[in-house]
Amino acid sequence: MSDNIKTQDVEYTNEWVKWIEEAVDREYFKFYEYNQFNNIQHIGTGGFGKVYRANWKNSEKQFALKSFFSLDNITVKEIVRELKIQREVDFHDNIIRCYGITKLESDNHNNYWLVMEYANGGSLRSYLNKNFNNLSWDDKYNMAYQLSCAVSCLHNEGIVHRDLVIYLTLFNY
Ligand SMILES: Nc1ncnc2c1ncn2[C@@H]1O[C@H](COP(=O)(O)OP(=O)(O)OP(=O)(O)O)[C@@H](O)[C@H]1O
Repeated sequence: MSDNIKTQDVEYTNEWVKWIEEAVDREYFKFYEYNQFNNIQHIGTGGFGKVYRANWKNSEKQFALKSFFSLDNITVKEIVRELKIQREVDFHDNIIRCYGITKLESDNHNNYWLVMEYANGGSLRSYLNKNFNNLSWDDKYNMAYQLSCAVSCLHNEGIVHRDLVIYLTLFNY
């Protein structure tokens, strides 16, 4: 029984890995050579992995690199889910852009990382912690409006965010 489940898991993982490799081959996403990134620094950790800031080649341009703890079935599915969502909402100014994908190769496995726009202002929470008392109602209105536009864009594409606590924070500090 347990062998059976393991075999299925491997098959599913291969299916999603294949999806990523085909998308890269067909140039649906830009592929970034991992070894061309430099100055890689850890900036945060989420439920699925760590996030790093890095420079690309010799440019000043900074990217956020989103790594994943392991390349198991659930994680690869999460990568594909995120790539698909990003592709749907790529046009919106208030949503972080996904530029492509990179691959970290190691002895016994490959791991795909997302290459994303780097938000250099920190999180909205830390921004509010520092600046809330100096914000006018116009500032708050503008932020709430931009958040609403982003959420509305997601909803128009049939996507639910599921983690919008910060919304309430904006008005209840
Ligand atoms: N594009 C980015 N630019 C700058 N910092 C980022 C970027 N993406 C993520 N971070 C930082 O890394 C942290 C972890 O981000 P990540 O997207 O992995 O997880 P999360 O959205 O916080 O949680 P979850 O994994 O549950 O979705 C964030 O809280 C943020 O501080």
